[in-house]
Amino acid sequence: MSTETTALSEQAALSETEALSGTTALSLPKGAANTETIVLKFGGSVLHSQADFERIHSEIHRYRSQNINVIAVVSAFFGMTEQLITQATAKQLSTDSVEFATLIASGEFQSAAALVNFLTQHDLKASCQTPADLEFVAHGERTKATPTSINAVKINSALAQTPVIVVPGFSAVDQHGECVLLGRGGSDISAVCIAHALGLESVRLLKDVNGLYDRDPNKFANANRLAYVDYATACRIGGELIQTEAIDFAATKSIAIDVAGIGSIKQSRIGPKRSEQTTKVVATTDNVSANKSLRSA
Ligand SMILES: Nc1ncnc2c1ncn2[C@@H]1O[C@H](COP(=O)(O)OP(=O)(O)O)[C@@H](O)[C@H]1O
Ligand SMILES: N[C@@H](CC(=O)OP(=O)(O)O)C(=O)O
Repeated sequence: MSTETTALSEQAALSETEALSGTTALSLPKGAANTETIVLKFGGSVLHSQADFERIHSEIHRYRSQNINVIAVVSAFFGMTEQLITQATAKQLSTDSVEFATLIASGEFQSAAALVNFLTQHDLKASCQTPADLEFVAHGERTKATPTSINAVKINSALAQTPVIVVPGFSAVDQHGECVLLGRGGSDISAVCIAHALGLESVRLLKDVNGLYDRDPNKFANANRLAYVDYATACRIGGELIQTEAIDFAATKSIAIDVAGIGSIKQSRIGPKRSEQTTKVVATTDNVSANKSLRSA
């Protein structure tokens, strides 16, 4: 592991300089125009087939047209993880084996490769960066590992080559470089970890609903969308929408989670309101060395 690795348990403070920008139907979400890089996560709920790539392309293009680099974290196509679990069970793979994790994680690798192919064919320069490429390391249970570090320099070098990078979510590597899963819904935490490594104040999760509601809007017609929600409330009412480990991780790093539909101007923000955000996390050489000493202590 190189010295540029950001331990995910460290953070440093930086003055907030970002100003609010107006939002209209065709403009970017608030604040995005002031950002050099944005992390977007496309979940299985917006990945039903190749046809969905058109909308994803448009979403990414909105940012690229303003010269904003895009990191697109992708989940597997809808239902694919279930199919892979059925296959792994039929093969009698042990759930704590590397083979099991590798097979289940392959759904995200497939969608990432297919998306890069689509973007490249439609005039967006993009590359696929795997968790191993980014030295995204996690430890613990094979299917429910906890992220420990990620290499921000690798992410930035990849962005310097192609302004759009597509990262298969849901998996990381262990200390031996072998596949581990981050728990069901784990692409959410992949995205939050990348945003943290880059010192971003927020991450944007694109789903099939335009935000977090007080109850599931697909079950309750009178559900109300919540514009701003604190982390604890989000964990309580949004566990089916966002992985709770991802919310907890974002809370410890003060990273806001925006939940929105593709192309939608409606959204929910989990965490501090923009005006309340006075600090943000950054990956610096200083906190990298601090991490090293923390880990060896
Ligand atoms: N409180 C809630 N607010 C919004 N959506 C919710 C809520 N509770 C459950 N959901 C459900 O979460 C679904 C999206 O979550 P999920 O399928 O995990 O997204 P993705 O796979 O894209 O990450 C929605 O279709 C909605 O039915
Ligand atoms: N595909 C994995 C990881 C994930 O995050 O999926 P989604 O974004 O569709 O919840 C799962 O089903 O658990």
